[in-house]
Amino acid sequence: MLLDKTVLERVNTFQHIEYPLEAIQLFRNISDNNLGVIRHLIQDCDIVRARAGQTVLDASSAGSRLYIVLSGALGVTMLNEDGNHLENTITQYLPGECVGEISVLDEEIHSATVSAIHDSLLLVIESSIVWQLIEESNGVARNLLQLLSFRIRAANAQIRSRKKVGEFYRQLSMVDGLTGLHNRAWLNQQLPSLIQAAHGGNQPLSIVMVDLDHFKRFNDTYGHLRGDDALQAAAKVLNSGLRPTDFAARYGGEEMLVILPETDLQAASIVAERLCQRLRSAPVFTESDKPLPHITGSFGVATLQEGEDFQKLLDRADSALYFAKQSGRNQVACAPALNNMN
Ligand SMILES: Nc1nc2c(ncn2[C@@H]2O[C@H](COP(=O)(O)OP(=O)(O)OP(=O)(O)O)[C@@H](O)[C@H]2O)c(=O)[nH]1
Repeated sequence: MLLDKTVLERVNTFQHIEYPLEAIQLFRNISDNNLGVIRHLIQDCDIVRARAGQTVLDASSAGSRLYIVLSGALGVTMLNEDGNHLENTITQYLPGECVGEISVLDEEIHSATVSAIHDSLLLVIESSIVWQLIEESNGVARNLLQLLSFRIRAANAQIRSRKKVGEFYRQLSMVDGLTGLHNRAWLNQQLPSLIQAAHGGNQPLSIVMVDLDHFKRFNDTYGHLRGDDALQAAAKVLNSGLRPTDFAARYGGEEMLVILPETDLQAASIVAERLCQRLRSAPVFTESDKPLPHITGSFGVATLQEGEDFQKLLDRADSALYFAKQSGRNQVACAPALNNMN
């Protein structure tokens, strides 16, 4: 016979089973007198059996019962922020613990799906009885408050860790997988802000556009994988030759961009010359550590002009790079300041 995932089998009422009330979290540290009142209130409450995999509480359904695990274990599946998809969490409810209390108290829908991890016996307390328990026993009210505080802390911790994971993935999406440099998405987001900050603070800012020379030939001769090695070697040269306040990003296929805040044209051209020299002498290692021929790059430097935007600055660096290529590659060219241009 197929198991009905929603209907839990009723096996008894609480008065017919031997279960110590003190083993139930909600009824801990309560005087004997009061325990008698509690036992009386819940004596007719159902005991149901949830088979492994069976749903006990359905996310998005209204809740009017509290479930106390007497044996077995329940597991919770939280709703994602979009309210549609489910993701597994590791939260488990073990004997003595209860689920469903928040929806009983606020009469809102459940925010999670709870299912049986193993075959479980559960005590079902209808919401009207829960309220009577609260009225009759300060101890139950206190235990419930403690439980809610615990739930709030656990939920906050989960939100914090999700935020951290979210930030991790956000950062990851801003990094180029091959070179480890910032990627184009990062550049599109950050360069305009850096430019705005430079204009606002009346500070110089320079960029250096770098393009590897005859890279197609390198790929064609040694293969695309060796080309990737060469790109990684070039990225390492850029990264290791900069100040902590500078940035290097992969702009396109074999094109990279260096951003030098608080750096004028003269200082930027010195940085570019240094990078150009280091690149031409950097070894390109393959996995077998057999060195490949050195690669070279052409460098175009441009310094931010008054009122200039992100695109115009990039265009001028690109023109300087083109000039470096036309002049024989493996060298640096600087874009003249705008008032020096025709
Ligand atoms: N191995 C590898 N090659 C890439 C990657 N991205 C782009 N390339 C290659 O880079 C080469 C760029 O070639 P071109 O634009 O013709 O320029 P070039 O051969 O470097 O010549 P110049 O720039 O004029 O010196 C192409 O062959 C691309 O396939 C990459 O991620 N890995």
